[in-house]
Amino acid sequence: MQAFQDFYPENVAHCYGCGRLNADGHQIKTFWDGDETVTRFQPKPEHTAIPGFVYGGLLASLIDCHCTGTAAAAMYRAENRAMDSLPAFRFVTGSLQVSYLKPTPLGPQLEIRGRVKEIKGRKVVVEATLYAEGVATARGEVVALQMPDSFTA
Ligand SMILES: CCCCCCCCCCCC(=O)SCCNC(=O)CCNC(=O)[C@H](O)C(C)(C)COP(=O)(O)OP(=O)(O)OC[C@H]1O[C@@H](n2cnc3c(N)ncnc32)[C@H](O)[C@@H]1OP(=O)(O)O
Repeated sequence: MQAFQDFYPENVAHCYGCGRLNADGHQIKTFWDGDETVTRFQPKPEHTAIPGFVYGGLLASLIDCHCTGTAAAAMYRAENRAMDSLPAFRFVTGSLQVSYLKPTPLGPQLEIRGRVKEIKGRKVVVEATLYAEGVATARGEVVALQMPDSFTA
């Protein structure tokens, strides 16, 4: 099954968090699961904050790209369009808020689950919860905006 990020056009597929063309990036993969979206990610030893626990910046990055991917997929779904149809929806982060609820253990695979809170014009608000072994350790919310032309290098 193809992930949302597998449909990103080449010119926006280099993001450190979610770009499939960024060999040094996280290359997250996000899928629908009913009305929710899900990403699974295996942190590596270099993602340490305090020994035994995952660096919060990585968790923020995972939530960020999970939510921008969800925003794009939700917009396609709202318009009843396939993700490979044109014109492509491209979303960037307007704001990212993360609450760290508990230390996140380094070792287990993490699961991020997202839900669309609001679609309004060019804006999609997505909330996400990050789990380690079924325990919610971080929660976040992203305001994602359709990418303006000024973003093109
Ligand atoms: C399949 C392909 C996928 C391809 C996907 C590619 C994946 C890349 C994803 C990577 C994620 C990133 O790291 S992206 C990189 C980090 N982000 C950035 O660098 C973004 C820099 N900022 C900007 O370019 C701009 O400020 C924008 C695009 C975010 C917003 O500018 P704008 O588009 O002119 O927004 P504007 O019309 O004023 O406002 C529209 C609505 O959004 C709200 N809004 C505007 N800015 C913000 C904000 N910062 N925080 C909260 N809300 C905001 C406004 O209140 C308004 O709400 P209302 O009044 O209508 O309710």
